[in-house]
Order: sequence, then C-alpha cells, then structure tokens
Amino acid sequence: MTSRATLRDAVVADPGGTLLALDFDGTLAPIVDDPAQAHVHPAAAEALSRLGGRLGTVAVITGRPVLQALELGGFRGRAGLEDLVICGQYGAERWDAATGAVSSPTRPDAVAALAEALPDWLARHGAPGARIEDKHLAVAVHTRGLGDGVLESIGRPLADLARAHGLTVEPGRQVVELRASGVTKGDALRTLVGERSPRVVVYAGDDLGDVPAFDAVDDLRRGGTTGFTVCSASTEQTALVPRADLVLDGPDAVAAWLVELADAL
Ligand SMILES: O=P(O)(O)OC[C@H]1O[C@H](O[C@H]2O[C@H](CO)[C@@H](O)[C@H](O)[C@H]2O)[C@H](O)[C@@H](O)[C@@H]1O
Repeated sequence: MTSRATLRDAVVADPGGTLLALDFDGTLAPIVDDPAQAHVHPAAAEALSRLGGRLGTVAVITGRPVLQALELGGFRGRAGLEDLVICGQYGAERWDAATGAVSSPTRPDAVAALAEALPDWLARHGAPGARIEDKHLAVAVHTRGLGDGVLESIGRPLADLARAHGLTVEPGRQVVELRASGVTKGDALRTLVGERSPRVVVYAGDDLGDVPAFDAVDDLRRGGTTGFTVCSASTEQTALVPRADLVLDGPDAVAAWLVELADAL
C-alpha cells in the first residue's frame, strides 16, 4: 500500500500535471438515507476550492445525474473550481465549469417504460417501500432503511427485469440501478486523461461503480503514468480496500486528506 506521504509528495512535485478525480456519494458526500439530501462534506468543499486553483484538473465522476451532482455539490460558481469537470451517470453525462456546457443523451424508451412499471413491480415483489430514483438515463431502486435482506430478495428478479427491458444492472450501496448505458467511470477517467494528458492521476471512490476507474488507474500505471487509488472505506462495501493505495475511513477522512493535500500545496 502506498503511503499517504508518497501520494502527497507526487502531487506536490507536479501539481499542474495532476488530475484528481473523486466519486460523489460515500466519498465527497457522507451517505444519508434520502439521496436528495446528500451534500459534500464542508471541509472537502473548501479543500476542493483550494485544490482547484492549483491542480491541473479536478473532476467529479459520479453515478448521479450531472445536474444533480452540480446542485447537491454546490459546485457552480465556486471559487477555485472554474475548470471543474463533472462526469455524471458513470460518464454518460458531462458538465464543464469552464463553458457551462451540459451534455446528456436522450432518455431511452426502455428507461421510461421501466420507470412506469417499477412501482407495481416493487409492490408485487414485497418491497413497496423501496425508494425509486428516476435519473433520466437510469432508474435506481434504493433499499436503505428497509432492513436486512430486502436488497438480496429483489436483486435477482430486478436483474431479470433489467434484462427484459434491455438494461444493465449497476449494483451499489443499498441500491440497484437499472441503466441503459454501458459506459463506466473507467471510460470517463480515460477520456479525461486523453484530453488533459496528466502525469499524475489520483482517483478516490467507495463503491462497486468505482471499480472500473480503479482498473483505469492500473492501466495508466502500466503505461507509465503515476497513479494512485484511494478508497473511502465503509463497512457496507469493502471491495476496493485491497485494491487501494490509500484507505481512508469514509468521507470525514477523505475531507481531512483533501485539506492536507491543499495545505501541502
Ligand atoms: O457514484 P456515486 O457518486 O457514488 O453515486 C452512486 C449512487 O449514489 C447515490 O446513492 C448512494 O448515496 C445515497 C445518499 O447518501 C444513499 O442513500 C444510497 O444508499 C447510496 O447508494 C445516488 O442516489 C445514486 O443515484 C448514485 O448512482
């Protein structure tokens, strides 16, 4: 495991050549019951402003719709984040602070059909209390707070339902997303790297949707780029722990680490 100091020193040695990409929920934003109430940890927001003014690229790569991440994150117009990039819906959407441009594909008919069918389907499958989050390109079914076993019991039939609609399943923390696009956070990260040609790439995430971004960092390393993976750890999801260069204890610790990086710069 790479030490915190090694990562910090690599960034401090080449801030302009560094691309720092972060996941939103569970990494920048503490996990809360209601997805609409999530917010970026205040210390992380402050540190990102400082880092944005120093690093070559700061990006948020999230499963959230890009406009939602923008609003919940309070990123628009924030000092230091004039060049921020947000890749939403695992990279299917994008917002660039520099231009204000938003790109988002048309809503697939399959997602619209699924969104209509889901409330009845959940009631019939014993999960009427599951929270449905319609994300335009995907529909997420949240089971946080419903008790143990609900996610497990609806997981397989939900996957069948996704397949029946020609959609892909994206599992996450107390959530299953049924989405149209097969684009991953790894694709989003590779696109940013292709555009910005960083010499140092740092990616931080907490959940299964971040695995492809970790894979991308591994590939970049094999190609000679200096790369670091950071896990925002939780008891809920441990898959990234063995793969991370730096393991931090959730969003509080991520915020403290970002402050430390900003201070070091
Ligand atoms: O890629 P991310 O930024 O991590 O987004 C992944 C999904 O996160 C959200 O759900 C998660 O956070 C919620 C708020 O804390 C929590 O209630 C839920 O249990 C978590 O799974 C979000 O609602 C999804 O749309 C994102 O795709």
